[in-house]
Order: sequence, then C-alpha cells, then structure tokens
Amino acid sequence: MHLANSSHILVVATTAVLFLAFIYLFIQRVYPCPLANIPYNHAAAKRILGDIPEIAEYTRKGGSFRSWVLGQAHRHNSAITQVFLGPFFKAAVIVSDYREVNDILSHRDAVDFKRGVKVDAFRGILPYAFPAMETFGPDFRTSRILARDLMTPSVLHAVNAPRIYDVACHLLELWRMKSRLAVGSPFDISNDISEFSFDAIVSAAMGLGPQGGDTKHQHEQLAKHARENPSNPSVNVGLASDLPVSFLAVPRSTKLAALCVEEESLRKSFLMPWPRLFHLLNNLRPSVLAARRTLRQYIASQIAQALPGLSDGSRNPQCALDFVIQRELRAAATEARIPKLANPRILDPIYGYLIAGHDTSSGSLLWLIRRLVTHPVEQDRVRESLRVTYPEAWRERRLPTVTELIKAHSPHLDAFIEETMRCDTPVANIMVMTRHDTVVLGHRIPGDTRVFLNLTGASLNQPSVPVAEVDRRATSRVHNAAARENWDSEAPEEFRPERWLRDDSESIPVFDAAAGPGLAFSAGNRGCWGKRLGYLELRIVLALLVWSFKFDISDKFSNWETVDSLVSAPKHCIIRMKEIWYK
Ligand code: HEM
Repeated sequence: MHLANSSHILVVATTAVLFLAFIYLFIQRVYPCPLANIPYNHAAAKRILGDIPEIAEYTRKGGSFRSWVLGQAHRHNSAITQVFLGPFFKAAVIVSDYREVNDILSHRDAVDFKRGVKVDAFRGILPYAFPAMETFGPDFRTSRILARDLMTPSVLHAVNAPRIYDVACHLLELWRMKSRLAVGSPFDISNDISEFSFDAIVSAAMGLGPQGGDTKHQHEQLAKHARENPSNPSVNVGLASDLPVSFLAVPRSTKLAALCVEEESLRKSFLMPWPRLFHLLNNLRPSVLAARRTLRQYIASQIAQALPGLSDGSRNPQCALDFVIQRELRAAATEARIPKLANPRILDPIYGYLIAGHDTSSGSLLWLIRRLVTHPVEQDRVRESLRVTYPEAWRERRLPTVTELIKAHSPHLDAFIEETMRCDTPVANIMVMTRHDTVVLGHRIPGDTRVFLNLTGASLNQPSVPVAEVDRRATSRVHNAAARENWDSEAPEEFRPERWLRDDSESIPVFDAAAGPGLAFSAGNRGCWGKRLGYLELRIVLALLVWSFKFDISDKFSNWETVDSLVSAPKHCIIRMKEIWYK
C-alpha cells in the first residue's frame, strides 16, 4: 500500500515536472529570446508578438515594414540590430552598413550564409529555377551556366531590345490616348505600368504571342469604346481638373492575373515561419492550381509554336525560351536522344524569369515616374540631355529608334535612373540565414538565424552609423580606400542625380556607375541575374516617355506612401501628363 502510494506520488511528480518543463520550453519558444549585446526594442522583448504590434501600428499610419526595418539602425545608433517577428520566430538580425552587407554578399555567401527560408519560399513554386537553390547546392552552378548566355550584350541588344521597344511604343500609344481623353486631369498609372512590365518581361522570356500583350489590348479596347461612344469616350471626368479620371476598366489577361496569384503566394510564404508547409497547403487551392496551369500552358503553346522553325533552322531565336529550346535540341542531337522540352529544369527558369522580373521592374518604373513628377527640373534636364544624345531624332522630330537608344546613352538619364534606384530601392532588403554560428560586426550570431541585409538605408540613402574598423572581417578591411563607402559627405538623403556624373577630359558630363555605393541589384554570386535586362528596359521606356510627355503631379497626390509586396512601390501613382508635340 505504502509502496503503491509512493510510486503514485512519483508518477504525479514526474508528470508535473515534465509539464512545467514543457510550459517553460513553450514560453521560451514563444517569447523573444534576444541575442547577447545586439541592440533591440526592450518593450518588444517582453511581448509574445515581439515587434509586430509596433510594426502594425507603424504601417497603419502609412509606413511600410521595409522602412521600419531600415529605421532600426538610427534608432539604436548601431549598424547591427535585432528584431522579434512573433511567436516561434527566433530573433532576426538586421545589418545596415554598405561595406558589411557588400562583404557578406560578395565573400561570405555559401560560406557563413545560406539562402535558407528563401529557397523554401521559391521551391514551393518553381523548384528547378536557381532562386530556389542554395549557392552550394549541386544544381546551382549548372543552372546559372545554362542561363548565362541569355544576358549577353548580343542577345540583349539584338533580341530583347527591339521587343521591349515595341511594347514601350504600345504604352506611348495608350498614354497618348488617355492624356487626350483626360484633357489635363490626372489619372492612376499603376495598372498600366504593371501591364507594361509584364508585357516587357513576357516578350523577353517567351514572346508575346499573337494577342500582342496587355498594353496593346487595353489600348485597342479603349479606342474601340471611344469610337463607339463618342459622347462618353471611356472616361469619367472628375469635377475639377485635379481630380483623377478613371477609364473603362479592361480586365487583365489571364496570364497576368495568374502571375499575380503566384507573386502573392511567394510574398505570403516569406512571412511564414515554415514556408514549405505553407506552400504544401497553398498549392492545393484551386486558384493557385489554375494560375500555374495557365502559365505552364502558355509556355507549352509558345514551345509548340517555336519548335518547327527552330528545328529546321528557319527561325532565329526571338526570346529566352527559344535559346533554351535550341540548346536542348542541340544537346539531344549530340546525345542521340529525344529532346525533353517538358522538363521542369527547362520550364522553371523561364517561369522564374517572369516572377523575378515583373514586380521588380514595375516597382522601379513607378519610382522613376514618381521622381520625374516630384523633380521637374531634373525631368527637363533628362529631356534636354536626350535631345543632345539623339540629335538626328530631335532634328527630324521623331522618336529615337531602338538602334539609336542602344548605341548612345544619355548620361543624365542613366544618372537619373541610378539615383532613383539608390533613393527608392525597390528591394529594400534581402533575407539570408547563417549556416552555422558565426560573427557579424563583432557579434556572435547562432546558426539558422535570419539576417536582413539592407540594400538601402544607413550609408546608402541615409547617413551611415559608425562601425569600428576592428569589428570588420579581413575581407571587408581590404576595401578599396579610394572608393566611397557611404554618401555621408554628399547629403545622402537628397535626390541628386548629378552625384553619378563627372566631367571627362573634354568637360563633357559622363555617367559614372562607380561614383559611390549602391546595392539596388544586390551583389556577389546571388546578385540580380537580370540586372542588364532590367536596366535595358528602364532605359528604353524612360527615354521614350520623357521624350514624348511632360509629367507632373498635383499637390493633393504628392505623398511618399509606400506599399510592400514582393518589392516596395509607391502606394498611389496619380499623375498628369501632357503630350509633347514635335511637328
Ligand atoms: C529592374 C529592376 C530589378 C531589380 C531592382 C532587381 C533586383 C534584384 C535583387 C535585389 C535581387 C537579389 C535578391 C536576393 O538576393 O534574394 C535579384 C535577384 C534576381 N533577379 Fe532581379 N531585379 C530587377 C530586374 C530583374 C529582371 C528584369 C529579371 C529577369 C530576368 C531579374 C531576375 C532575377 C533573378 C533570376 C534573381 C535571382 C538570382 C539568384 O537567386 O541567384 N531581375 N534581383
């Protein structure tokens, strides 16, 4: 009896201890657990939700998650800080210093850092595209090599540029019509820019097909409506000329709608503690399945269309997909096998082209136009520089041709683009993870910690935060002393495109991309693979737009509210445009 009682007590005591240990571990897991000696918000460390309530309040007041993250360095006067992103998230580290971020991206990727969660996020959508691979993984190098020749100047200039130029001309046509219909009133351009960027990236990736893209379709539908309804030509004019005009809503193509579904899934997966689990469930949703089917069917239809010509040599490659097919046909012929054109290793990189290239170029363009309207003097300077760079086009009162645009660059246009990318960096930070316990700026960071590397903020578009040289790694200490490591002496917060210009030996201004730090396209092995295509697209479309229109904004719509999706972009882009007549 006595024995039975004591064993009963033992069981109860053990259960209680185990229960308390479980509660203790659970609390440890849900409450933030700060990393030693790295500054943080002390109030957040006492909440299960960590910094989330503060971030929610900040975004409710018009701020964005990314700008909150960027603000932490100055808040704590430290280039390394930590944040708590809610229960089950370990403390995450933020690094805000150009030299340190550049060093991590250029020298420590795949050594001390991995992509981690990012790979999981991409893998749920396109497992065989290289954003879904670790740099040290077995397939990364081969995938990059396969994609390498798609970004050579010869492919970009001969194949991509003419197609982007065509799409840009459709945008000009659309805006010429809209500006006439709006008679001086402003209108929202966000959707037009999203459609243009989609058309541009689709045309570079796999061709637009017989329909010719969303921008052309929208233009045709508006023109048809205006013809058929001359008294109500597709437009609701506001009561006063500074009220925005809305046009007939032309639905997006199913392809663009499908891509937006994929982008949204990707965005959400980045916010989840377990992106793989999220995708596992999300991929069962009918809308996600339908979106994937739509895009894959389109790629398949483009392959079917291109195959005969590429097989008999009567078709020259016209897009990235054609090059990929051609390479596979040649490999199959050499290895005496049937070409594997439905292979996801071939299709996923093309799909990845769309996901990585659409939102980023759309966000960049919105920021560029936003800067044009808020800096009218710079806008005039860019226009003047274009007229000097393309004198024949100016003399003949016509648009510069695509050949002219490729051959000569306007230094002021390049400087304007570079300065916008510095000030309004669309991808404000990227997240990596530590592979093992390591040291950043003198602080120990455990393995598997999320680390946000800021591509803007302190030292890039804000004053830098002091860093002791002794805290830097050897690879960072060999930084070229002649090169700038911040913009502290040049008013980093001001928009000054001229910081990217210098005079050549004949006192002619030339664009200098190395004038100072910029990380808009990231750096190192995992820097933007599509950077050259991105610049090409921005240069072509901006040159044609500034040549053809004068843009401005009414005070009412002039604010800097930002929206965060995969990239940051202006929340509203309601502007006025006036056609420039050259005849
Ligand atoms: C024009 C605006 C663009 C900006 C601002 C931009 C920015 C970036 C940044 C910051 C990264 C690094 C992301 C990371 O490390 O996680 C990146 C990666 C990437 N970008 Fe871009 N990008 C642009 C356009 C494009 C275009 C047009 C393409 C199309 C081909 C493209 C394809 C890619 C790919 C495939 C990656 C992943 C590289 C990798 O994982 O190794 N980007 N981009």
